[in-house]
Amino acid sequence: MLQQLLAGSLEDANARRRERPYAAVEAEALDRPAALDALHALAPAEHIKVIAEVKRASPSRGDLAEIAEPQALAAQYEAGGASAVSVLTEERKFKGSLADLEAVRKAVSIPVLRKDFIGDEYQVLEARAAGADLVLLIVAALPQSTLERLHSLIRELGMTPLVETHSEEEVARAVDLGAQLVGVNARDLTTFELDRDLFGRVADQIPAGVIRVAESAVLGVDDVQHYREAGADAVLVGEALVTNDPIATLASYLSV
Ligand SMILES: O=P(O)(O)OC[C@@H](O)[C@@H](O)c1c[nH]c2ccccc12
Repeated sequence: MLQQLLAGSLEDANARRRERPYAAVEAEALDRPAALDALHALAPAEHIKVIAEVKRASPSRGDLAEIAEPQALAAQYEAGGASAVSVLTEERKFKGSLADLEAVRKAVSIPVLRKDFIGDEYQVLEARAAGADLVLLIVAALPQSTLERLHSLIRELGMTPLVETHSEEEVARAVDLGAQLVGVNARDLTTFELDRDLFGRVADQIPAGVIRVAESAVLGVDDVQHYREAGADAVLVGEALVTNDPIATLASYLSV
């Protein structure tokens, strides 16, 4: 499934590339005001931080919410105290788009993450051209050499890579990249199974000074507490925010 999702995102990016060639998107990316400092925004603090996700649907959970105006939801996230906004831009299964990211970028002044299946340079340039400050890199999806290339490019463009892992071995690969922001996804993207305890099992392997993000499987404040006790600096939450009142839900999480 993961390779299929990656292939779909790459195919869609190639179609866009025929309309807007590499050089044009590169020029737009370089023309943007500097990316926001996501490492600063997500730095460890007394309370846990939240990366709040704009998420309409997913292959494992189906349709979650309509979200006609992603910019309005993102503004609520910011007002509710989120430290960053994640925007799904995958079109086929998650019903997102780069247009969503651009709309969100205009509406908030906290860092914005491009959440997609990223596998080539063109997608990274697109992210910056649309105003992203952070770009997701999924270790399980790519060979190490590709991860290295994309990780460097994201940084050269002034953005921050969020390096997503799902095992001890993948955490080791993230550390080898020199990742400063590491996510541990409780959801296995090949089987879609959730393992809320995975974060706690691998967190110790993430070196001190690296920001640790627990991704997925937050359905309530107890899950946030669970991740905090296991050492998470931040949680990445989608479903629970798009299916409940975002401001009240965020308020309960941010007290952890
Ligand atoms: O909706 P949830 O369970 O709160 O999960 C959010 C986020 O972690 C999830 O959307 C996600 C994590 N990694 C991904 C990679 C691709 C697509 C989606 C994801």
